[in-house]
Amino acid sequence: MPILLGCIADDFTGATDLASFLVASGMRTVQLIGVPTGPVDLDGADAVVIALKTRTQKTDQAVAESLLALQWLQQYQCEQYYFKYCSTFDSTADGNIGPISDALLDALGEKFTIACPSLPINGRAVYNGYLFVNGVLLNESGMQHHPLTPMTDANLVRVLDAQTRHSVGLVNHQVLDQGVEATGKAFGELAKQGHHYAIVDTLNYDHLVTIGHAARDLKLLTGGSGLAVGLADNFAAKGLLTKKADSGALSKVAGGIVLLSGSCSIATQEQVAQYRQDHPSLKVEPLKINDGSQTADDIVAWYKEQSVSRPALIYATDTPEAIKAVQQQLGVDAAGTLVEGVMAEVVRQLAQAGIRKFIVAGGETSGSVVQALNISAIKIGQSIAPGVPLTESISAQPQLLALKSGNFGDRDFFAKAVEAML
Ligand SMILES: Nc1ncnc2c1ncn2[C@@H]1O[C@H](COP(=O)(O)OP(=O)(O)OP(=O)(O)O)[C@@H](O)[C@H]1O
Ligand SMILES: O=C(O)[C@@H](O)C(=O)CO
Repeated sequence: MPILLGCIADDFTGATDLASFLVASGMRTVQLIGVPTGPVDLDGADAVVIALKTRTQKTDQAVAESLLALQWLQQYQCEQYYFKYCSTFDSTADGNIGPISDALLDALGEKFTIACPSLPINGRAVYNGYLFVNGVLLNESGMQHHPLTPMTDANLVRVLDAQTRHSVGLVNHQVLDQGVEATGKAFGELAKQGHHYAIVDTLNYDHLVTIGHAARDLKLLTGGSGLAVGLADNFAAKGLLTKKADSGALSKVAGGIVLLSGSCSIATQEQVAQYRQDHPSLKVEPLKINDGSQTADDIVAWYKEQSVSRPALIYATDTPEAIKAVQQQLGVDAAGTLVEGVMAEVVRQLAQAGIRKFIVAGGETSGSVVQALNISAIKIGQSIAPGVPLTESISAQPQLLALKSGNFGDRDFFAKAVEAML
């Protein structure tokens, strides 16, 4: 059975973000955790999103895993393929957006694609190639302090150009305002000039729809989740898709809820501060974890003492200064791995104790948690905030999950996520 859209996401919250937009656009969507190694029931899906954890991996490994995901998707002869990365273009010093995109283009025998991270509903817009987050240049938005992927340049033509073997052009907002035909023509002209990539300006929702429609004949698309909004129309216009109004309700799951935050993004810092005001919370201290004076067992024991009626928060979230101090002592990668490792161990133990509802902030953190839970596929439910759906593991004993990208959601996100799980 062919799949219309085969997607590869470079982190787990990014994957649910994309899946949520696809479902909202009328496509039945299944999200897979990693590349399946056995048979999978795709249940008549129009779109499949494979969630990888390649954003911060070593580049060679990230490219190899992305190609493996592509090969797996190709058995379903997808009409289009989609590489989903962060709306803030999060990359390490080595990439990985450029190298993965280059490899996917080569594997598909294609010479041109677009790069469109914008997500206006969450404040991400691209103007003359510069990425703004809530009206502020990317490199002044707080993303310059990201623990793993600090973004110090807002000019995406320059950023992508430094990561790819190929050249990068720009389609600006004036072209977008002229509509689908002019935008498609601009893609064709850049391709003719030998550019393999076009950064595409996007100031609003209508621009996203225009880009999606103009990209109907590109085999590979790359971008954030916003790029998804116009694609269902293309498949419907070709007679390949009947749009679905609703993805169906998720299971009711009884029992306690745990909230875990490993995100240090500005939005998460505010959400943690707000939730802590009237809920029990415990801070994970990387240096104490490192010297053994705080352990996963201690954290689990503390959680078990809390009242189920006020779901407890376990957080490593900290200020840029505190993170820098930890990273100086432990090393950047080691600090991240240490925190993710303890979160994963806590989740493993809580799952064994019968907890089946998890609210997690942070893409890398969500990756560790979902892997610890051995989840292989998830179903997408109602949206808690734009790009953050309630989800359910597809398993004999379903678990409810809310995986929040670092900078998504309002200040009261955690309370809303708890509410959605009751
Ligand atoms: N106090 C801390 N000190 C050092 N590293 C930390 C600390 N707290 C969290 N980290 C690490 O910082 C990283 C945060 O990345 P994560 O992807 O989870 O959040 P995010 O980047 O805000 O979310 P997203 O990728 O969805 O935008 C993780 O590797 C986490 O383990
Ligand atoms: O695009 C985004 O901002 C998110 O889906 C994400 O990838 C954050 O990790």
